[in-house]
Amino acid sequence: MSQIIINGNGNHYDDSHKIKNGNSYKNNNSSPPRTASPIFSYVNENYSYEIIDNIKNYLMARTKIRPKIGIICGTGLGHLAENLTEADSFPYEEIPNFPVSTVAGHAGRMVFGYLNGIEVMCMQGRFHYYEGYALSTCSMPVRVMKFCGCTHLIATNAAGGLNSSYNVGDIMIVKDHINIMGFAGNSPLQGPNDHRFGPRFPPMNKAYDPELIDIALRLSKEMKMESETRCGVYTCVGGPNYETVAELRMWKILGVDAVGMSTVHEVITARHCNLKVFGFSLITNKCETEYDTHEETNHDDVVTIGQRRQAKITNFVTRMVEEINNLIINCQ
Ligand SMILES: O=P(O)(O)O[C@H]1O[C@H](CO)[C@@H](O)[C@H]1O
Ligand code: HPA
Repeated sequence: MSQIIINGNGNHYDDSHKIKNGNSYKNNNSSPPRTASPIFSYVNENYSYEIIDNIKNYLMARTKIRPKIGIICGTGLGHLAENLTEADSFPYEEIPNFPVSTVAGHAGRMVFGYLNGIEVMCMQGRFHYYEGYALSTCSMPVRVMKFCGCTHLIATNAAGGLNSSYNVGDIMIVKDHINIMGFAGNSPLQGPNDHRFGPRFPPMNKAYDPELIDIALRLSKEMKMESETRCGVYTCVGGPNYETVAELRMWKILGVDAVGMSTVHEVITARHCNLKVFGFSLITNKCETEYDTHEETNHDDVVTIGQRRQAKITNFVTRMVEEINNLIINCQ
């Protein structure tokens, strides 16, 4: 039975028709124009098991890459995907039932390819709650990654450094998160649970895989990045406004080291479907916790710092992908 759902660009699609007629954008860097007005729906859309399976079928029919590792590129970090060889690139607009990216610094493509010879799939641009999408929609592509065969997720983001010892340009390996939006009852797993995705009540105490954290810390030494590598607690705020001084001070007391507007719901969704997760933040700005400053956080700076750190981030992720691939091979 065909199901009518509402795509992120506000159009109604019959999903069976779209899948039959969809085109792939193979090795093509030019995306069709993006709409700047996604449907504003905080209500969980019904991305059923069958719809995710259809998206997976659409992608798998158009690429020979069979990834075990999925990567989400944060703001300004999309260059990662440009390092993939033999790449098959799918603009989100072309993927049936997919939302569209509307944020500067997020290209809006799913890219499959080889990173240093290892098959990966890469979200070059993610979805945020402040764009008007439900948390479950923001993290829906993580389930697509699982269906495409991924066992591991690398989630990257740009974040403000709240820990006063952090510097702009540091990499913070995420050891844990505080789900501030969850405190208000908002979760990507809200609503009926389809046990084929995962359990109703997934544990979250090892959300960020301890073995992968150890590997990343070792790599940072080997790569002589120790002085600019941190390990801390991330939180996701709803955005799109940056935080007030009082809010930041409160989160500091709660143990937050870095603040962003993503990742937490993706990681919850990943753990729900049993993906192993590695996450890191690029510290793109210092959080302003004093009133007597003229500094203001702005998105252009966030994107610029991401671009400046391109080479370091790409090397780091490439090494992590190699290490994760070794773990996967050793488990077979
Ligand atoms: O988390 P990513 O997507 O890296 O982006 C971060 O940067 C943007 C704010 O400048 C927000 O979208 C925030 O979440
Ligand atoms: N706050 C929230 N999100 C962010 C920030 C910040 O300071 N920097 C980059 N993303």
